[in-house]
Parts: sequence; C-alpha cells; structure tokens
Amino acid sequence: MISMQKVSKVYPNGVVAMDDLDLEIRDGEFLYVVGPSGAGKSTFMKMIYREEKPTAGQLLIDGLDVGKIKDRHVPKLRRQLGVIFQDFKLLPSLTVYENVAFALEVVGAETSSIRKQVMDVLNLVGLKNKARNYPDELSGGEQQRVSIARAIVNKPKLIIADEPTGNLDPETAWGIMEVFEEIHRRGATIVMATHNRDIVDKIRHRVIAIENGKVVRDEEKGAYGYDI
Ligand SMILES: Nc1ncnc2c1ncn2[C@@H]1O[C@H](COP(=O)(O)OP(=O)(O)OP(=O)(O)O)[C@@H](O)[C@H]1O
Repeated sequence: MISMQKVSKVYPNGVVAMDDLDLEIRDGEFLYVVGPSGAGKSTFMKMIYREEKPTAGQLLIDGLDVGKIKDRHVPKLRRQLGVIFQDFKLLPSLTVYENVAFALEVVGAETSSIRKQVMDVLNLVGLKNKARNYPDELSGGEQQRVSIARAIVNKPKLIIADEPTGNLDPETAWGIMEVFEEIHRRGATIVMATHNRDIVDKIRHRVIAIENGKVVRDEEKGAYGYDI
C-alpha cells in the first residue's frame, strides 16, 4: 500500500524532519506511529497525504509516486485517502449530515445515493440521531465521530489519523478506537500517530517509533514504549 525508499524531508529553515526513511506498510495493516514531540510524526503523515513533499527519496502509494504528482492531481489522491485530525476540522455552519454529505458532493457523487451513504456511515459511528445537529451542539467525541464519518464516507482504502484522540478524555478515546477497529476489520489500512500509551498498549498493532526523523523501532503488536 505504502512504500517509502530513502525518504527525507528538510524544511526550508534547515530542520531535518525525516531522515532517509525506508518503510513498507502493507494492505490492511494498522500502524501506530509513536515518538517524542517534534520527532517527525506529523511530517511523516503529511507526506502521505501530500501536504508536504519529500525533499529526497520516493514515497509510493499503490505504486503512485506521491512526491512527484502535479499539484492539480493532489485532490484526486486525497479522495482516495481519509484524513482525520486532532482538532476535527468540521465546517461549523453545516449540520452533521451536511458535513459528511459535503465530502461526497465534492467528488460528484449521485445525489440519489448520497443520503443512504451518509446515513449508513453515521450509523456506523453511532450518530444517526445527531444528523440535524451543528458541530457546536456536539461533545468532542461526537465531533470526532463526525470527522471520521466524513473521512470514510468515500470508502477509502487508506485512513491517515494524526492524534485523533489527542483532544478527548480517556473514555471517549476508547469509543473512538472502537470505530477505528471496526473500519480496520472492514479492510481499511490505518496509519495513526498517537501519544496515547494506554491505547497502544491495549489494542495491539504494529508500532513504529520515530525519533529525530528516523524509525528507531518497528514491532508487530508492539507497545508504546515511552514513559511520557
Ligand atoms: N513547516 C515547518 N517548517 C519548519 N520546520 C517544521 C515545520 N513543521 C515541522 N517542523 C519541524 O520539524 C520537526 C518535526 O516536526 P513534526 O511536527 O513532524 O513532529 P511531531 O513528531 O509530529 O511532533 P508532535 O508530537 O509535537 O506533534 C520539528 O523539529 C518541527 O519543529
């Protein structure tokens, strides 16, 4: 699914955020990305959804060289990915239903199929009864469920989540993880950067630890491995 060969990222100010990274992520895998603050986790994620380009090396998604595609082709790439952030990034003036439907409208989905797809995905994240609410009428956990619904409504094979439980209390975070587990069971590949030790230690998946832009640990069913 994702293949990185000697990928480096040097920001214009000279910071080396990713240093000669080689990594393979297989179809259907669930990968946690852990590491100290400033280690390069977000940079790693941003290169996958082409918010940032590698300054050297090759990053392939299903054979497509993401660093080399033209800017005008980036929207096409993004439609094949579901991206979820710590701060939800919902549109405040749209209802829950409209926030999710919007993701289908922008890709030109048939109006007749939109309603069913949106309601199906709201059902999956447990928010069918909140379809008419606005984001500011929801709890943090509910808002994150909406952002997950929006990310998966196009049925992407690859989900990129950058600290999706970072703003949530522990109990709510577990609920969000149940949603990710279900998406994973349905076949999606999930790459999740997280500082949540309890979750990584309890729901075991492959773990890579990044420090100073390098992968310093790569374990199947690994542990969080840091004290903070
Ligand atoms: N746009 C940018 N321009 C210059 N330097 C940047 C930029 N974005 C990140 N950096 C630097 O690159 C390094 C890696 O940052 P990154 O955000 O990838 O770390 P992180 O592991 O996600 O950290 P955190 O856990 O705090 O979110 C840091 O030294 C950071 O200051």
